[in-house]
Amino acid sequence: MNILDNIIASKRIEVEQKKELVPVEDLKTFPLYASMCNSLVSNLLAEGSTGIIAEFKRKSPSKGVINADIQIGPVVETYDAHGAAGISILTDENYFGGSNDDIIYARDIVSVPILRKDFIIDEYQIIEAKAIGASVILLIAANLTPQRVQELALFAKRQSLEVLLEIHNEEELSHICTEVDIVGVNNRDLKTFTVDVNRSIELSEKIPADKIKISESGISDVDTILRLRQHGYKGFLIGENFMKHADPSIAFADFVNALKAASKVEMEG
Ligand SMILES: O=P(O)(O)OC[C@@H](O)[C@@H](O)c1c[nH]c2ccccc12
Repeated sequence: MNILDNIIASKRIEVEQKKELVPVEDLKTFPLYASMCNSLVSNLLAEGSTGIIAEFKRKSPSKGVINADIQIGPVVETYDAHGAAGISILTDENYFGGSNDDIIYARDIVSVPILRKDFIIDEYQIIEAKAIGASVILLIAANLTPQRVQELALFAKRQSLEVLLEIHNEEELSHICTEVDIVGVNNRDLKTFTVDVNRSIELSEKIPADKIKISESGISDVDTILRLRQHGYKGFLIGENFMKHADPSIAFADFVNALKAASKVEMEG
């Protein structure tokens, strides 16, 4: 078994337990369930968008502890204030040190759309995503059949959530369906943890042109973003590069300033 299989196996148990603990009908009474979702798609397409989807995570299976005791508030506030197109928040507790409360807390203090980063295998988790204030959900092709991707994506769209489908190789292109708004190429292989940004470049032209493309993982410099933009990428999901700093807020603000300067030079040049 690889790590992804382990995560999914424990996720199945977790979801069944949660259904008992907080029945889906209860989730629908959460105040945020009825609130409006905001659109990551339009933020990514907006003129002059940084395209950065800044991630909040305390640890990960590939890196271990990144920033264990960090408070979410100041970090997401800076992400929001300094031009993130969206904020990705890990809600998986066992492997990433996150929780639903992180999104509930963040939703109250930021205005950009929040991506619920978790391993979604069940409709229950989609209702839950909406109930805690997320606007976008992630579906990972590596652990879902194409049919299941379509069912879950359709279900999410009916909840007015946006859908990000993550792929990592050519075979997974067959998971892309109408209901998916954004296709993300994960540069990290979730089974081996190898990272290669060229994955995004190799797959870029094979992704249907009507999908918004984002590149995920292992991005740590502005030049990579400029290069990915040339291949049609509108979004860049970046976590560790910010979270590894004692103060991710400073790292994020510096990065955005450097990106804006480089983008300007490029346009003028
Ligand atoms: O920290 P990084 O290398 O910048 O990567 C961020 C994000 O892409 C990564 O956390 C991620 C991409 N897909 C996932 C699926 C599940 C959990 C985590 C992820």
